[in-house]
Amino acid sequence: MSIRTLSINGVRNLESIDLSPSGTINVFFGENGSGKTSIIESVHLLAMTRSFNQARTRTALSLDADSLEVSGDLTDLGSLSYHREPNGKYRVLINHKPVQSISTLAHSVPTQLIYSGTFSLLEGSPSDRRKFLDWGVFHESEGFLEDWRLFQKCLKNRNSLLRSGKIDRSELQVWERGFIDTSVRIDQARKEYLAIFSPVFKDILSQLTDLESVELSYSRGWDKTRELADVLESQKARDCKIGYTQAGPQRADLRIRVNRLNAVDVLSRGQQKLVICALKIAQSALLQSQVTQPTIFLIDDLPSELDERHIKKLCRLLENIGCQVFMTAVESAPLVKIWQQPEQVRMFHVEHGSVSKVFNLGENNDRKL
Ligand SMILES: Nc1ncnc2c1ncn2[C@@H]1O[C@H](COP(=O)(O)OP(=O)(O)OP(=O)(O)O)[C@@H](O)[C@H]1O
Repeated sequence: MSIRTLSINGVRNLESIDLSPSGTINVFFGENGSGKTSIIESVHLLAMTRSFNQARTRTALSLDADSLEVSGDLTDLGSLSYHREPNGKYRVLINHKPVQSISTLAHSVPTQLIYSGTFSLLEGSPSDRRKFLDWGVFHESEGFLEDWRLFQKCLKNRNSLLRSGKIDRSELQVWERGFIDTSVRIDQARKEYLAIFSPVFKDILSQLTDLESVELSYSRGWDKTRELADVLESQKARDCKIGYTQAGPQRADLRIRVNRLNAVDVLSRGQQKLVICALKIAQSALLQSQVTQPTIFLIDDLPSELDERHIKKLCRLLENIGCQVFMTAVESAPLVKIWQQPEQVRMFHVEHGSVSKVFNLGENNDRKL
């Protein structure tokens, strides 16, 4: 999957933009505030129907525009467009027909984002790491989404009953049965995914850094020696008191440790970034090896936190996994003489909300840098 053409209208400070990206590496460079991030944010809106977070989604519409539209022509898919109104209503069309569900789109256009907020994988709450883990499971395991939806419904209904004060036992039993069944399947799918993911992660990490002792471990969200039904029963009185379910996959975590200490507490900022990149690249490499579906990578300010040697290693790795990559950088210099196939690297100079120069590296373009 890659984007052959991209049109952006009404996003932040960007003028109307039409691009033909490279199928491999695309570098957007320019001064602070020029609009580089807004370009990769536009790709995120197109592929995911939202920006990097809720607040950014709400503010993405340009102050000067009546609506926002990002569209493109994608290999293996056809035309895709995302249109958003100021009131937040949006529509997504694939080949001019409304898309039935966002999960269909997510399946068709797997997208990975690495930006300053991605450090939450190490420093954030377990829910950030569960989201990461579930991205992989969702793409690998067919029934996962259905189980996940049913699980959420059972959890929500169990929690409302617990809070209601008067528990209808037979109703509670129905939701608990569903909760337990789906929990066991979700847990199993996560465990299986992690078993195949961990060695891929180790391999990718070793190509990026000398850090050897980064360990991933999974905690499923309830006592590993007991059945979930027993745990629910023994915690029911307390669950009633606090009004929600304490045990289950909604409390799972993916622990990322170095010498048994939390990675975030011992690694330097640059090392943290490399671990995050290895996690995301490993997920995509695995997805590509299993379902031959290349991911679209969006990397904001790739060089930040990294020295020259590690920038080169990271870029070479991205080049080798064969995904389409959109990256931004303030300066072009660190991203020029590092590629194996420079002629496939397309450079876009972004100035005051528009793309002022486009050229491929390796074609006597040094004057343009
Ligand atoms: N809704 C909006 N309408 C118009 N302009 C906006 C809107 N939201 C943000 N901006 C402006 O658009 C620009 C967006 O910058 P963007 O984050 O894309 O820059 P950047 O090139 O990535 O910069 P940096 O290198 O500092 O990260 C900023 O100048 C910002 O003030």
